[in-house]
Amino acid sequence: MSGGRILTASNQPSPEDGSDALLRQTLLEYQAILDNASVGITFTRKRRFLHCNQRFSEMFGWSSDELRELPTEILYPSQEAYEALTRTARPVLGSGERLDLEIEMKKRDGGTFWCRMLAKTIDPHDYSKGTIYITEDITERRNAQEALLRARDELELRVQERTAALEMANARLHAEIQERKMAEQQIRYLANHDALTGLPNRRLLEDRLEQAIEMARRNVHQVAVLFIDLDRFKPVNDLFGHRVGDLLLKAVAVRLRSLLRAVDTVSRVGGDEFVVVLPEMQSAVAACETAQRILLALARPYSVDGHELRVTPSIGISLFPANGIDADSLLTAADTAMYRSKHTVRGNFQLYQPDMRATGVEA
Ligand SMILES: Nc1nc2c(ncn2[C@@H]2O[C@H](COP(=O)(O)OP(=O)(O)OP(=O)(O)O)[C@@H](O)[C@H]2O)c(=O)[nH]1
Repeated sequence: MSGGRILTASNQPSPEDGSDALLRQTLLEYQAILDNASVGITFTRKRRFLHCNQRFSEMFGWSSDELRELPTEILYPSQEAYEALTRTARPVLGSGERLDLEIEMKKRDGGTFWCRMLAKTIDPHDYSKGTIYITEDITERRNAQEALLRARDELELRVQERTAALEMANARLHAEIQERKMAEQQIRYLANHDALTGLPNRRLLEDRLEQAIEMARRNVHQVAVLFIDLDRFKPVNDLFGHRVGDLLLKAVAVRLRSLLRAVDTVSRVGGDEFVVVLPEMQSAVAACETAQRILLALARPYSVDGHELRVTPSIGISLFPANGIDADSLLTAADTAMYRSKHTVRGNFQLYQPDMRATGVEA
C-alpha cells in the first residue's frame, strides 16, 4: 500500500532539493501513521520480525528494536499453537488472500490474551518480500461475549430448573386432583351403595325408580317393583353366626343380579330385604313370571363356608301406574304385598291388590 504512494511521490517533478527530501517526508508521514495507529502492526519476513509499530510494542511488551530478527514464534503460547496457525495461514497468504482470525497470543512477560489478527503478504508471488500483520486486542470483547454466554447459560439453567419445578408441581397437583376425584367417587359410591353386597341402596333405588317411572310415563309402559324378603333368615345367623349370614346375603345378591337384565335395578334396602325394579314391563303377567323365576333361583341351595344352606324369599309386586304413580307409593304397595305373601304362604309371591291395605295386613 505504501509502495503506491511512494511511486506517485517519485513521479512528481523534483524540486530543487531533490526527491530524497520528498521521500524522507513521505516516510516520516508513514511512520507517523504507523505509530499512531490504534492496532498493532508488524512486518515479518521468513518468519522473523522486521519491525513493529508503537501500539504493537504496548500490546506485547517488545520494542521494535528488541523484536527485530526474533522468530515470530515467540508471540504464541506454545509450539503447537504456532504450528496450527502456520497450517491455517499458509494457503490463505500463499493465494494472496487476507488472513483474518481470532487467536490467543503471548506477551513478553508470558501472559496471554486474545487478538484479532489480519495478515497479508506484500507480494503473494514472492513470499520473501514479507508479510504485514495487524493485531487488535479483543480481550474485552471476548470477555463480554463469554460473560454474555455464561449469563445466557445460567438463565437457560434457571429456566430449565423452574420448568422442572413447575412440571413437578403440576404433576403433584394432577395427582392430588385425581386422588380427590377418586375420593369423591368413593364417597358417592358409598352414599349410594350397600357396603355388604355392593348393590344400590335405598337412596339410589329411589332415584332409579323415579327415572323408570318418568320413562314409562313418556313411553306408556308399566314398571314393576318386586319387594323381596328372605324367609327365616334370623335362624341362619343364630345357627351359623353373623359372618355366615353375611356370606349368604352376598350370595343371594349375586344370584339375584345374575338373573336380571342390566336395565333392571337390584337393590338391598334392609337386613334381608331386596327390591327389584323392572322398567319397561309389558304386563302384570310378565312381572309375575320374573317373580317366579326369582323364587325358583333363590330357593336353590347355597354352599356357604362349607355349609349347604337353603332360604326362600317372599315377594310382593306392585305396578306403575296401576298401584301407584310415584316411587314412595309403589314401594309401600310392594312391601304390603310382600307381607301378605309372607303371612299367607312363605316362599311365594303376591301381586298388590288395593284391598290389602283395607284388610291391614302390612306390619
Ligand atoms: N348376617 C346379617 N344379618 C343381618 C344383617 N342385617 C340384618 N340382619 C338380620 O336379619 C334378620 C332379619 O329379620 P327378620 O326378617 O325379622 O327375620 P326372619 O328370620 O327372616 O323372619 P321372617 O322374615 O319373618 O321370616 C335379623 O335377625 C337381623 O339381625 C346383616 O347385615 N347381616
